[in-house]
Amino acid sequence: MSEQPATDRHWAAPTADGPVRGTVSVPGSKSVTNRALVLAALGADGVTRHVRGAARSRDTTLMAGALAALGAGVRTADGRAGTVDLAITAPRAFHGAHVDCGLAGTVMRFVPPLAALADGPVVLDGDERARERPMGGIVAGLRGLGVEVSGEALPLTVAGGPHPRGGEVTVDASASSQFVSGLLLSGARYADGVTVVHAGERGVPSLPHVAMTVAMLRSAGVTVEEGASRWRVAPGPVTAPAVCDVEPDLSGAAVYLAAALVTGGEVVIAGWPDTDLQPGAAVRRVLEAFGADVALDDRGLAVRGPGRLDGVDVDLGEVSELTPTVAALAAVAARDGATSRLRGVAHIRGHETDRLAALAAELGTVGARVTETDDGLEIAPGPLSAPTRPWRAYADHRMATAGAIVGLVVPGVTVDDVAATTKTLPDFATDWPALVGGVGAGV
Ligand SMILES: O=C(O)C1=C[C@@H](OP(=O)(O)O)[C@@H](O)[C@H](O)C1
Ligand SMILES: C=C(OP(=O)(O)O)C(=O)O
Repeated sequence: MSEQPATDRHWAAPTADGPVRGTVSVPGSKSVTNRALVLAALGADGVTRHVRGAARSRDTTLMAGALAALGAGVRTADGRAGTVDLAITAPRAFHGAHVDCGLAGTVMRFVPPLAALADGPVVLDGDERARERPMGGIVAGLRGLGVEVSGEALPLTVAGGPHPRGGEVTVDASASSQFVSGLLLSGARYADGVTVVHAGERGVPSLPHVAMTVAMLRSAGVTVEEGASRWRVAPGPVTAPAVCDVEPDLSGAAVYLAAALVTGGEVVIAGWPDTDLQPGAAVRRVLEAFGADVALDDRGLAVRGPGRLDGVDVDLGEVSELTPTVAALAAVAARDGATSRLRGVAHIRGHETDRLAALAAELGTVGARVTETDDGLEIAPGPLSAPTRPWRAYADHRMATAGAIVGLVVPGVTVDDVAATTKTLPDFATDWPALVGGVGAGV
């Protein structure tokens, strides 16, 4: 198992002493970065592609490390505003290797299908919790495509050898859209290409993340056909653009925007893209549902919080990674007397932690009345109060940032592991106090 970030880093979340106002630049999206890195590594022998503006985060570092272990050339240089520029040179052949997935869903689901192209066995493992995260769709999918895999979850061994034949495979992707994305990303390099059909009791969650995969494959010259619960990638070369400028991480940005909502301030996210490549773009309508005023202007996305938050009744199935942030906002709305219902996210019990259980437990420590449902959370009106114990992050970046949001309006919140935020937002522990001011920040 891999070394995990230290967990003994209690951090006093700053309380806001007034409306939070400021402009924030967030680093590049891990979802875009890790797709761009994989597509670059799948290119023609010796050709280098540049991925610019990536976060110096744990998930992107793990992906770069995985590709380097498999034989790709990886060079890292300082990029703009604390980001990194990565130059990836596609190898002639991938080699057997040991791959550390950490806790990154994108690494554990995107790398095995690429590892099947290697000329030797590839062993994949990760953090303790990573061994519990669902892998069934990737394992069954690869076996159906003619790849030998030992293990049903991490640690896994993908046997290298002759190039996999590919073809059509039916998988249950109701636990994660990353099963579909992972199989599609490397599919053009399989002899017959890859067709993925989803069949399961529930639909594929986080579907806009599959749309991101399809869009990025197409921009790498790969032919992709889409039907109802069916995707086909034709065999052929992968020619990613010479330079990929990674958009700011919009799900990470949502955390900073939440500061405007809970304090009645205004936060601007610089460089907000005018594409809908990232599912996190949908945060705009969620924030509006809470009563925020949202506008895209020449400064970026500007969000003004109302005096009191409305309750929301939202299906977050397409943007499930926003759930911890939305739950924190809902708890603040509940303090102001509003009820909220978050639906459509049963599968997030398999995210970095069981997020439904974790949110109910941690919001409960500040007095919020949260009930877990089959597919989400209900948050009933009630006051918030000083916590009875430190806020647990469960090694989950979004649980740590949810604690920070609540801490703006509830004095005395201490996050037990702020280092968890480095999964996607490497500078959160300093950027957040710099934005929100207030009192009490510090490790
Ligand atoms: O492909 C991706 O980059 C992601 C897909 C989603 O996973 P799930 O479908 O497991 O929710 C999302 O929640 C995760 O944060 C990133
Ligand atoms: C679910 C998430 O990550 P992962 O890519 O590890 O699944 C997330 O970032 O919220």
